[in-house]
Amino acid sequence: MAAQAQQETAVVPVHDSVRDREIRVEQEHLDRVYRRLEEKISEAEFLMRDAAQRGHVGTPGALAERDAQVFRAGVHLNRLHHEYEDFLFGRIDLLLGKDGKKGPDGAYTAVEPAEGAVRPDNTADIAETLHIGRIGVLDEDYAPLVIDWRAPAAAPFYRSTPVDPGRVVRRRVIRSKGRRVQSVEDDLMRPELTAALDGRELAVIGDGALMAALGQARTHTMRDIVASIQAEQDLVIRAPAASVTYVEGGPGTGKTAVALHRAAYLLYQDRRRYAGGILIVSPTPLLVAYTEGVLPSLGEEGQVAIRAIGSLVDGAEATVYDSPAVARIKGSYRMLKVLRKAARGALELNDSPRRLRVVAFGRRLELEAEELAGIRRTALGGTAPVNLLRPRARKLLLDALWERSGAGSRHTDPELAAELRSSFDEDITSEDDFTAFLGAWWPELTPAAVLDAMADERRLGRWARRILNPGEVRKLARALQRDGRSVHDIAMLDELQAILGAPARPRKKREIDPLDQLTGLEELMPVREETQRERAERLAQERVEYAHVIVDEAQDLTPMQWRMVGRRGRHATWTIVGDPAQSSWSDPDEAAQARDEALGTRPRRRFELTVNYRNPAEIAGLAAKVLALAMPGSESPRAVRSTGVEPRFAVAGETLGATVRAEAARLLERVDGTVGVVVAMRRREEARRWLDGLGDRVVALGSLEAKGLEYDATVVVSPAEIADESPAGLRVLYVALTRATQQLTVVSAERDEPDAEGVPDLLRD
Ligand SMILES: Nc1ncnc2c1ncn2[C@@H]1O[C@H](COP(=O)(O)OP(=O)(O)OP(=O)(O)O)[C@@H](O)[C@H]1O
Repeated sequence: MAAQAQQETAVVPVHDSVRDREIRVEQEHLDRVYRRLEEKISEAEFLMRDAAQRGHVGTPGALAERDAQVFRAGVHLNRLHHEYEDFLFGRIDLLLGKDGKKGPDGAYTAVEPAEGAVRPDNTADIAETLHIGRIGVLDEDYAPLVIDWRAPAAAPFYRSTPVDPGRVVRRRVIRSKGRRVQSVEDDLMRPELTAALDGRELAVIGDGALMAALGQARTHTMRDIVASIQAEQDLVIRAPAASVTYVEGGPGTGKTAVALHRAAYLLYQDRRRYAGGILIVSPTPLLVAYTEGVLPSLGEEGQVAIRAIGSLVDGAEATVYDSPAVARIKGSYRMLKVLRKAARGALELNDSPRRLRVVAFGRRLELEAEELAGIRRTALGGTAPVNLLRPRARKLLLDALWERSGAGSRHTDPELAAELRSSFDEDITSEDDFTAFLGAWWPELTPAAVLDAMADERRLGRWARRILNPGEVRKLARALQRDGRSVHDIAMLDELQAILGAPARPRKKREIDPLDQLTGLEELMPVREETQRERAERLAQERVEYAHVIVDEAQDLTPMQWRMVGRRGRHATWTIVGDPAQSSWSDPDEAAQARDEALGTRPRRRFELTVNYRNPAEIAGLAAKVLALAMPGSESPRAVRSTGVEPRFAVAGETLGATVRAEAARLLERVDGTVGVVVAMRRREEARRWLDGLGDRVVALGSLEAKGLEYDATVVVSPAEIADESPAGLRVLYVALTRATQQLTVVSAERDEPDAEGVPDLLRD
């Protein structure tokens, strides 16, 4: 409701001279800001030089102070350089506030206008004007020249609506290129008022920044929405971090955008706390690449790792896809039981020794297969990680050998008996045969080795008895025989890592690195030299757990994936964004249970996003038909704009490829940005060939790869084929139909049963 109201703000036509004047006013302010920034940069550089000189002083106190200075100045410099381009984007003009208190950013904190701020004849004076930007800048007297978008004082820029305007009279979005202001767009929050600033009536220019942003052509990377965040989105971004923030919303409601802005906001709010790292889990590497630039544009990168769900385990990367049937087996809870059995069973693969022979106190001692199996069973009792049980198994073996030797009965004196036992143990354990036996009988298992062992159908059949049926065992074993890992294998590897545990190693004494002393410099270097991707990778390698975990497209996580992600946030706070109607997982209830287990009993705070910013009404209307089939009764988000261009329906002639190619080429002529061609997963490779030579504005995608992405125009190829591909096919089709910002073409094949107009059966009323 609030968002809707925001669209309907009053706009008054203005003369060009007024527009020019307003642009000039903003230009003057921007010039002031840049002058101040240059001063700050010189200050930071001076501090760096000064600190470097102080290094020569040599006392420990001076060194520590130098390091602190270098660090602060370096971070500051880094941010200034980073934000230098296009960072001032907004302004609000405010009535006098209810109280006269200033916040830490130098702006007045009151949200509501003071009594009498509006005179009985509906005239008022603007008491305060705030400029909003990507970082805060104070002038020499500590008055705010620019307020950081995440500061409390900036919240009214996003929250104010004509229904609930608070102190805001006019909200302005400023667009600049380099140091030049290009345009301004205003929304009037109190159209009933005649407000004056410095004695002159407020001018209102443009037809709203949101529409301008939405109409822009799309590229292969996502842009930030910092200048046009809407009120319902702002509530999510600034929601307190405690426990679990749960956000649902249909396609295009800004869930991904909100998740990224929330990460930047949380870091601003409590940098110390989130120094523990924020993990953003994304469904595909394509979406990671698409969103990667957003956080740096918001001034944040170092503390945030954006990882695809198939890249969460170091040293493994998902490169192949599973069929829906195999994915269903690998992702379900049942897999947990199979893995537990496999991890224990893998101890006795073919080459496991069946007899132990040693010599102790000059006597030959033997343990036979059956005794060894009994010892293994005892050692494995309970749920402790398998690799950590080796010392216990070793101890049980020695006990059995001791028993066999009969030496225990030779002494009644406990002290002597203990001494004898200890030299017995030493005698055996120093034997190479014993060490070799232990290595082969209780090998150190790796997750990859266990997973590979599961590719043997007979063996897997044993481990999965009464958990999977023989057909499932066959399918799973075959899938595991392929080269390459799938996204579901990654969750299995992670689970196996937890089941096996890291093998016990003697602790290595940490050597003191003289460079460790230079904390300031050490932390500074990575900030300057690493790319976002390298930094995220380093973060992921260094960290096992994070302070905050954000899960995007959460509806798609399987139970096994929830377990994997859960292990990375055992002590974290969470933000979870998703849309059940877009879920490609066939058993949502099981996944919901796994999600609840991962999140534990932490309290949830729920939000809903209701406005579709991506699709024009014409496309959203068509997609709603599939939603009604996929999830009867659920509501589509409301589209904010309409283009007047209805979706187009084409029917494939002799060859599907030729029709698709022709339709893609047609769309390339009609839009400036990107065109996405979405096909059933099994046609991905083929579709790439269809589009050969059409240039890099057009891409072919399997239906599951289209998650979260968007294009100016899309071609959706054979809805029936996409829908029939998996039990969740209709929901996957819904995703495919909601990717376009401007135009959509649906190509039908025979199985789509198109009518005379080419409309496929699934998309008819
Ligand atoms: N307040 C806003 N101002 C400008 N653009 C916006 C705003 N909110 C969302 N958008 C744009 O709308 C599009 C959809 O946003 P986003 O991808 O975050 O939606 P989503 O809810 O994650 O969609 P899906 O569920 O389909 O993946 C993006 O291009 C985003 O930049």
